[in-house]
Amino acid sequence: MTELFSETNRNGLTRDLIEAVFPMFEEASAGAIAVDRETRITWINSSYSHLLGLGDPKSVIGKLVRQVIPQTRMPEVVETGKPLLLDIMEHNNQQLVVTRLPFYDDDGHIMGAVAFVLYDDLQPLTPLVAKYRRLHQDLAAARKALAKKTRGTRYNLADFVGASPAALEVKRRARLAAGRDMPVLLLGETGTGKEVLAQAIHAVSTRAEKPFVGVNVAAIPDNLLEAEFFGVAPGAYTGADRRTREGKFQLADGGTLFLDEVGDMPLPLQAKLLRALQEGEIEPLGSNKIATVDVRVVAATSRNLETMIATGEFRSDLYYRLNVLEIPIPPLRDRLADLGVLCEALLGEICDGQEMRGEITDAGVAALGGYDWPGNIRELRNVLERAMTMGEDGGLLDADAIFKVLPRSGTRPVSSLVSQPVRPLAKTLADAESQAIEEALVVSRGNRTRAAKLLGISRSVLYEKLARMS
Ligand SMILES: Nc1ncnc2c1ncn2[C@@H]1O[C@H](COP(=O)(O)OP(=O)(O)OP(=O)(O)O)[C@@H](O)[C@H]1O
Repeated sequence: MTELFSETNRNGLTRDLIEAVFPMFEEASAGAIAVDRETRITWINSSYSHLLGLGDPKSVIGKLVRQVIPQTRMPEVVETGKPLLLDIMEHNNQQLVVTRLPFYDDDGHIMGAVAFVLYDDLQPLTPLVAKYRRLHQDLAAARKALAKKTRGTRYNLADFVGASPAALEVKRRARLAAGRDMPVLLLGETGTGKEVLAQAIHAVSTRAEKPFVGVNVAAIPDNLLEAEFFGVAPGAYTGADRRTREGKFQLADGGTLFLDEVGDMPLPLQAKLLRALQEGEIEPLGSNKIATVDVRVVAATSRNLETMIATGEFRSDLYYRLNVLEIPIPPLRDRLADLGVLCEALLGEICDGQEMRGEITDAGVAALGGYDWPGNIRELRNVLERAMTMGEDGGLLDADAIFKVLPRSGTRPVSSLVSQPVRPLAKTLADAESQAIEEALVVSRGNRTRAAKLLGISRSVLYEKLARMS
């Protein structure tokens, strides 16, 4: 193996010291490596080559260190001449604590660098590493949010993942809504993506450059809703701010106002909202001046507004005003064919910025297909996140990993044909065909070519059948 210290740099106190200290370091550390001025490996001890999973240590001598350890910062040490006394380096999904030092010749010229792995077992440093990981994740999330914020909204239509006929219909309507400046009503259970879609509609509309303002009606106490919506005039009531406080309508002026859970709006406020929508005028609390606003409203609810109208809880005139274009978003249980692509997208999001690989096997996807998904895609995301946290197999989720985290209630037999009463043969056959197609799409993760192959039919026949199913 190449000598670390040559004859020419063996003299002097510094050399002596280095030579005295080096063997101790090498022995105490979990590995050591040296590079020359060109950052080529000149020496590596056997414990480090073992830790890195290299076969013969000699095989890497002369190679650029980055080719062997992509994450290394030794080139930085050689370039700057500054030591990196403590650093955490990721290599093959393990975190190594490393110290890197430059070394010089007698004339003070940099000769290269040496690095020691201090621990290969980070047990004593677990809290530190956990904190490091958390900060790493937070940073990645913040960067992503910032990138999306510069677009005005966090989501666009591509973020509404799904290729099933039902999902494509939702996207078709959303595109239609985006192209026309009319109120839109999104209907769907919790977690089906109503907010994703509202933002997407805004992002592809002519108002995209203007603000998107969201307000969750259910989350605000009734007595604060009016101020939240229409703003407050200066000194409107004792203790009120002396400055004008803008409401969501003013903040959204020129853009889109997303009214989430509009079914939870108290009746008196429904009347004021109707006026704002009809006249484009609002009256801030404590003000006698009318302000004009130009907003496009996208409302959403998980409640049945027609039933609420019948019971007097929701104004029918407001309903018709909001419901110019209605987009029903199907629950996840009704579009199981999208499970595969959804898993791929959600696992990508979950693992983003982390040194994790998130993948799911076909059996894992099929296991998800046996559950009822009352919390829809939000719940799916949580389940995948839990499975990733608890999983051990390098981030590959199989059926077992899914069953471990899937809530017990709500699982249903994959075949829904079993317990049905006898029906006309044609109907039973059509249902069996639909189910086989859905299952093939689940297994092929929405890949229609693969699904057609699995079903033993041509792609065009599959498209034909899918069109008939929608
Ligand atoms: N079609 C989709 N594709 C990808 N992710 C989705 C989709 N639908 C929802 N999600 C994800 O699921 C979560 C919940 O979505 P969102 O908040 O839009 O649902 P919601 O219907 O508005 O729920 P709630 O009614 O409870 O407010 C988010 O993390 C979102 O990114």
